[in-house]
Amino acid sequence: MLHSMGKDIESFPLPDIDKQHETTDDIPREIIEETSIEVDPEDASLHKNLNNEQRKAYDEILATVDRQRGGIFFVDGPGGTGKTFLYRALLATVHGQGKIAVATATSGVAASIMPGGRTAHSRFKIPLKIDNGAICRFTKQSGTGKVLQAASLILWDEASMTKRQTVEALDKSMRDITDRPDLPFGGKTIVFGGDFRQVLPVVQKGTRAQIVDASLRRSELWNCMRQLKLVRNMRAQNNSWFAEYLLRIGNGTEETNDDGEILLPTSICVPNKTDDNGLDRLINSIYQTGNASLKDPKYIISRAILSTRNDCVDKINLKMIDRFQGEEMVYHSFDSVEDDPHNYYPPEFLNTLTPNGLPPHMLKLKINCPIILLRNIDPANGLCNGTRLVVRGFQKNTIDAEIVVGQHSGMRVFPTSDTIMPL
Ligand SMILES: Nc1ncnc2c1ncn2[C@@H]1O[C@H](COP(=O)(O)OP(=O)(O)OP(=O)(O)O)[C@@H](O)[C@H]1O
Repeated sequence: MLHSMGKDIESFPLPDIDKQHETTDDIPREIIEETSIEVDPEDASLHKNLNNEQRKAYDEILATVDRQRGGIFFVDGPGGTGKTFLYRALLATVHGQGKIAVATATSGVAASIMPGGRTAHSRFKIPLKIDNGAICRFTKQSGTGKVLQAASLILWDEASMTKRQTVEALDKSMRDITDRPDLPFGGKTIVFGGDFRQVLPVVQKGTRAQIVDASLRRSELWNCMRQLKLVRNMRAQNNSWFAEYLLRIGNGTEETNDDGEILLPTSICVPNKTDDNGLDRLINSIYQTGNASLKDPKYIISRAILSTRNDCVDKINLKMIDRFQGEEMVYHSFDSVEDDPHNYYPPEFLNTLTPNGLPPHMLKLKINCPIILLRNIDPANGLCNGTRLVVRGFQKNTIDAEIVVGQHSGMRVFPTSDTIMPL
């Protein structure tokens, strides 16, 4: 159980374990998990539908996997050009050959749509506080070390969103565990992917120069990466105007005002009139109000309202919950501060905070409403930070929920109320 959460009993202050009866030929749990990933029949046939650019990248990467001499690639393509489609085709082929293909992404949401996908931080045991010269927290003998040594392919999606030091840490650790200190990533075939037009690494209160410096493109490893470019937008095939508009924004060529702001065309905006119903109009334009639609998990997770602020997210969630039928269940958090003898931070104040990675103090839920997991509880069984679920029932401190995305879709799980958030 500890292993499934990326931890080890030896890291806890307990008496030494007597290992004399342990067999040495035990196959590490990580290798068993990776080799038991089932290939989805739909994924197995994706390679037949690749477009020309995807096909070129697919063939080149697979040839490197077959030669076993290693290669480092960066799949570079604007949103919608089919990067994930390509990864899924690659993973299905490599898994289908009985080889190990380790799938990771910087965010949990992107990881959860790849079979066996885990966040890169969790899979590579990357330290949370990272600096130049850092290394990953796995050893040659650990399960993680063994699975990475055995991997024929390693994938890291959204690498454009991570700090270069995290990729450099993986590079150093891979050179170490493979005993090939002169070869980048120890001579493994490793595929990074992403789009530098989308979200860049987060540097708290960082200047533009600091953010650029944290990006993978500023790493010495960047020059070792073979660029595979995807340009054809497969998502907006029927709306070439939107695809081109997005690209112009990403490339910084769309017209801006003096403050660098872009004026959105009215055709893609929901008008914000002077009344208070702007948010309702936005919700109405995205979600049909009929109960049948809200009961359908596929419908619910195929659309989303995004906001840059946690307090706005909480406001929108409260309005959305109202639209679901049935009884409401409310879970409350118990907030307190350690080492606060003078009670400078009373619970009433703590309850108003909306920190990242924690649900609101008052968590309102209804049956059928979508939720997202905020912790890596059991990544091997689909319970990752970013896993999307729908509520099926309530218990006192846990929520009966069904996974609705990825290879564990349909599985019933029981996360506690402090580990989830309405979606
Ligand atoms: N060769 C293809 N044939 C048919 N559909 C495709 C193909 N490639 C991609 N698609 C579809 O296009 C859409 C966008 O693809 P995908 O999500 O893989 O893009 P992406 O580059 O990963 O986007 P983002 O950067 O936004 O995550 C998906 O619905 C996918 O199924």
